[in-house]
Amino acid sequence: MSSNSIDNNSSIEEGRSPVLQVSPLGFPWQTIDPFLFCVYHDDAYPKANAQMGPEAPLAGRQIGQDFSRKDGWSMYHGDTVPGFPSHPHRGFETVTIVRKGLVDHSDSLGATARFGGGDVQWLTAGKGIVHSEMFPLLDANAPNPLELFQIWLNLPARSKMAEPHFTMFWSEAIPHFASDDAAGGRTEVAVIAGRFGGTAADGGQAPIHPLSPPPDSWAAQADADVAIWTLKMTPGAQWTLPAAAGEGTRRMLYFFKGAVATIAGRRVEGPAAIELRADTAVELRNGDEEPSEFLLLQGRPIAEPVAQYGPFVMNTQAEISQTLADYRRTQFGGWPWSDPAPVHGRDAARFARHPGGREETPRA
Ligand SMILES: O=C(Oc1cc(O)cc(O)c1C(=O)O)c1ccc(O)c(O)c1
Repeated sequence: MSSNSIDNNSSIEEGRSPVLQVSPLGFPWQTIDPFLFCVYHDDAYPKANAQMGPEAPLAGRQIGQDFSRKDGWSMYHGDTVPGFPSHPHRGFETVTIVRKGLVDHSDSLGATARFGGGDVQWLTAGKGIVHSEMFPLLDANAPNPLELFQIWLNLPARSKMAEPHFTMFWSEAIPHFASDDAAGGRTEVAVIAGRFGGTAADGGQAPIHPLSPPPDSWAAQADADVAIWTLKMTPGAQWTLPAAAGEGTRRMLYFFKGAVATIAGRRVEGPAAIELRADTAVELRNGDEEPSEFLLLQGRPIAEPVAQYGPFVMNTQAEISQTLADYRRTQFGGWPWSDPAPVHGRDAARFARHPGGREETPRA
């Protein structure tokens, strides 16, 4: 069968399939309101050098702007350590899910953090923040793989000028659940945001209570129906994605690892972005050959005009002009660090130092 074609042997009724659209994954990935942006970094960094960068020549890359994936990795805007040195944001939130490797964060609020291994940073830029996100390589004797999602979640007009807010969700505290099917297949779900379980529609699943999103987030409003889940399915596993709660909710399922899956009876080859009807439960069946992984982004659209200029997302062009003037004048509080691309040493321990100095480490 050709790539991502409809399986004519399936029992789905013409026009009634919950699969609304299947498209190839671009870079960045296409998103639906309330999400603005989603990028997946999957970098096979080599051994580390003494500066916590790649032990490899950087010739042939456009340093400062290297998205080449040459040899399976990019430097992005970093010149020694890969990553994104200091840059501003206004008007939305970043949600950074780090699956492999480490991110060293520093920001204009005075916060710093090192996170990875399933940790999530949820940062409300609100009225303005400057931050850096560097990817230090610590292992001088072995490859240093990095895998992360950076998701931009829009803020409604009333919250665009909210106070910035820094939140860490350590992987140990993120609710995970597993579902085993009758044939021994297993589906594991990490619930970064969005309730699940506790209703008749959830197939007997006990309620899962997610961690609280930042106070001004669209996700903090229960009727916004925001869900951010990652799913891992063993070969041949079957699982029913429950219907969303809200009317008007939209959802995109990103099939980012694995060869093939059947989604509501439709054969889909990965990688693909699959827009699903949110008011219907959807049967997922992984192919028999390989494990597969998915990211689900779901929410009720904010449904307001979007005016974007790079890292600034407002509702009107006049607000963008005001943002550029504000940033020129105030630098959103200024950069309190001596280096635009700070890294936090060779000790691999994860930590967060909040604005004001409160220290936090993951609880086992
Ligand atoms: O990779 C892109 O953006 C980013 C990814 C991150 O992990 C952190 C960031 O701060 C950014 C960013 O601010 O740009 C990216 C990729 C492709 C593209 O067209 C972009 O505009 C950004």
